[in-house]
Amino acid sequence: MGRQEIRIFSRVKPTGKEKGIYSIGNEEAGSSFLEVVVPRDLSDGFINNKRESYKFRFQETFDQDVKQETIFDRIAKPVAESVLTGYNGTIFAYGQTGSGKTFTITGGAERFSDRGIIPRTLAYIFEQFGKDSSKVYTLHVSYLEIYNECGYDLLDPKHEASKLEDLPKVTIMEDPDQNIHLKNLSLQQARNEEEALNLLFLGDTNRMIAETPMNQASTRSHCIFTIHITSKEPGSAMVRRSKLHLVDLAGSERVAKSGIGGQLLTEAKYINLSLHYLEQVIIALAEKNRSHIPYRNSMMTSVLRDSLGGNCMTTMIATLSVEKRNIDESISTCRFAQRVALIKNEAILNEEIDPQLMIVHLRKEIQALKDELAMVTGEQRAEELTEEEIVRVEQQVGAFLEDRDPESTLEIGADMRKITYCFAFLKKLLNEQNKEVICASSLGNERPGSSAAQPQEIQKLRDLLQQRDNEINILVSMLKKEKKRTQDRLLEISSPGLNSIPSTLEGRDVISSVEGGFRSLASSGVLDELEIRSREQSFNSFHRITGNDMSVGRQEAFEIFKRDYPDRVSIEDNKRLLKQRFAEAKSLGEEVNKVRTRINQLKGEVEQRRIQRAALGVSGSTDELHQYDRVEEELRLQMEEEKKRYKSLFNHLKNLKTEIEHLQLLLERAKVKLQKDFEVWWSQEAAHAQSKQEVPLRRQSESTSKIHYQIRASRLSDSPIPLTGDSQTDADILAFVRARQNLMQRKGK
Ligand SMILES: Nc1ncnc2c1ncn2[C@@H]1O[C@H](COP(=O)(O)OP(=O)(O)OP(=O)(O)O)[C@@H](O)[C@H]1O
Repeated sequence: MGRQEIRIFSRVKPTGKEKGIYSIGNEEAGSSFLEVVVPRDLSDGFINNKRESYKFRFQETFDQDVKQETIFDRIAKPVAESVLTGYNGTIFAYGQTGSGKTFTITGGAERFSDRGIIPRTLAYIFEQFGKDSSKVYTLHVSYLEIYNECGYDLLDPKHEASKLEDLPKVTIMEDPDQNIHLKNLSLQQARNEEEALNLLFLGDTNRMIAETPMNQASTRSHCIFTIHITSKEPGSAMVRRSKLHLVDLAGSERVAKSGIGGQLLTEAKYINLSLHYLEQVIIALAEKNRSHIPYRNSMMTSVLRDSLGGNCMTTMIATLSVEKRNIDESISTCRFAQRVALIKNEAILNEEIDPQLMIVHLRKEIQALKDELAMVTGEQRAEELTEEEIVRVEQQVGAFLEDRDPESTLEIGADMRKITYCFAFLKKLLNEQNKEVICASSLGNERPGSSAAQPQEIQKLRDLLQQRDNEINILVSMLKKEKKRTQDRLLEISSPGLNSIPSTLEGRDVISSVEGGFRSLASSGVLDELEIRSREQSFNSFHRITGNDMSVGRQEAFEIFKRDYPDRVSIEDNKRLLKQRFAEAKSLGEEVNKVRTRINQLKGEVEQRRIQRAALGVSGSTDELHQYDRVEEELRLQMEEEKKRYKSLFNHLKNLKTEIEHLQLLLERAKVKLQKDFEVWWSQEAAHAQSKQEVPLRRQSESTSKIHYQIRASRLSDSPIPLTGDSQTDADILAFVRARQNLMQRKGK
């Protein structure tokens, strides 16, 4: 591929009402500029007051209204294509917190159309696998989170995380060739798009659960989702291994801030040291004649070593939030990108010989060398050849003699015993042949089968003749049968039979699999309320957060919490959309079934028609048989039309299925988030209530430990609250009452 600069793109996040202070000029293909305009009221103070606008060059700049689909097509698709051919690729998003890195890399949490680069790339890769039958592909994924210089495996199936530290720790190892290996990072195989997406959602859910209000993981951690692809042509010893890193970096505003105009102001505190080290690596790489690149300073730069100045096709997306208050961050993001654009990588094809085949090959070579050595040193085995060895050698000699190829050789190995036996055996065969010749000549040169042959011989030949006749009869009847079968097959092919519908498009299978999915959706109640019977993964996540049982009070509080939950609108929207898609897919499925039945009917009619015409042929009217049949032609055309319809309906149904699965995963994630937010809120409320009620409760348990009693909690409610005497349960009850009262007040009730 040769040395190539890292490609840089920029994407501007929608600014809402505020007008962005920038302009974009997309010039010729592969070049555009983004100009950030500093408003006058900001042109003193912390921003350089000499310049009013800053122009940055990018491969392409995507404005606020650009859709996720376009981002995938323009940025990720070319990288995915080269990864499919065996090159490594990296796409990383860099920008300040909230500028749209996660949105670009993973996607939005609300709409199917908001899917980001990762799910779209997975879909694209699996689609390409399906199209290329010349190779065998395997795909694995890994998902690494780096937080405070520690790596965590987001996909480990053995661990249930409730905090980041519960996840397996990933460490870096370097081999003598300076290749980086990540210890403890699991590689999970995905056989299809659905499995790969489930892994992505598992990782995202783990990431979300592990984050606490104090540690907004998405802001302060880096996440690297890696797709590993292996491809091999059947029978070939060469394998290609490539990987694609899709990187969502931590918010960049905590990196050193530099002033406009290149004057460096005091560096801000490095909360996120690794971004600082990333910048150091970029600076070092951009400098000519710099021999030492400080990759080892941080885990992230070590992991991305190949992506920066190594064997990789790398692309950077600078995400920008170009509002007035973010102007300095936007400028520093663009500056960072300009430096990145100076780095050159050299992507090479990652092809190697399959180690398994290599071992077989080397073993053979070793054996051949051992044999040769034994010949040269004269170290031969002394024992006799076994019966089997003798039979084998004789077979080999027989095959050798029968082989008409003058160049053929006798591969007997370097075993002197076998070689000696071969010569002895050949001598024996030669002697026997000589004897036969002598015998024949002593009989007066009469050849067997001549007129002077014995009657026995004649009988033998007659029997042989009879046997051959029988064989010929059998063969003729087989031939007839075969001919009939071929004719039938030709008729089928010449008609627009269902055979041309690929087996993967078998309607029944698809419909039943789609319906199977829907059935599980419907029975799970996802369409009714938030009580979704989750897939196993998120179900586990749910229990991880809530524990198995919720007290009645807690459940009631949960219901109220849900009613007021800010994400409720998007959840409701998605539920409605899911319902709608479900209905669409159901009716589409029925339609597909109808078309399929219709095709089968038409096929039956064509066959019927042919049988009738064949019958006419048998009864003598052969002319009719050879005539063009307009009715059949019409049936064929109709069938052709129905097949086209079938394929288009089927594809539509397949897309709907993908969308439904995605929506289902979004809803499941929303549910986990809701549970998590509720738990945080609930424990805060409980702690608060407990601290207020501790004193009376202690007194009560001292005096009337087992008697239920009532207290007047006038601060909380006008009615007496029945308590149980158990401090934990009572704290729960009081927290709930308090929470309800808070919510009521908030709602103005
Ligand atoms: N292009 C866009 N179109 C619509 N919404 C967007 C876009 N980019 C970002 N958003 C929205 O802006 C919010 C912040 O985006 P996002 O979480 O992707 O930022 P981020 O850069 O990853 O932040 P952090 O560094 O905290 O992880 C999200 O609600 C996201 O949905």
